Amino acid sequence: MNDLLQLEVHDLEVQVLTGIYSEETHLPQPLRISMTVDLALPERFLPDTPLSASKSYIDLKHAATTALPQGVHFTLIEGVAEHICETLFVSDERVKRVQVKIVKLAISENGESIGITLVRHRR
Ligand SMILES: Nc1nc2c(c(=O)[nH]1)N=C([C@H](O)[C@@H](O)CO)CN2
Repeated sequence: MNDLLQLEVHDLEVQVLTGIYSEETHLPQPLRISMTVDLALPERFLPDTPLSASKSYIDLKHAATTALPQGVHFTLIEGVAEHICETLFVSDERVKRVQVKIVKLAISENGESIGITLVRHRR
């Protein structure tokens, strides 16, 4: 089995303009976004290995917050997940796979989590 480094950010709460129904098209609503990124590995991580040998997990946070376009309405949360994947693939050749989980917080009635997980591999 191949060795693997997974960068992870979980449970980011982000306001995004998304939704199918008319009442959802005007105001951003809260999404809970989690990401796992599979990254190509160097031979070894040593005590003095610099960050450039890996990738900052802060880049994942950026992809799901500041890199999302303001004022664009995403009909589906799948579109939000796709934008996040694309940001991460374009930013770094070493990103091989991105998994994005999005929970739409506003539609929960009794604490349940409703949403999607999108997995994309670099093509
Ligand atoms: N797979 C999806 N299903 C649904 C979505 C979505 O974005 N992806 N969105 C909705 C509505 O916007 C809903 O959340 C409003 O209550 C329904 N299904």
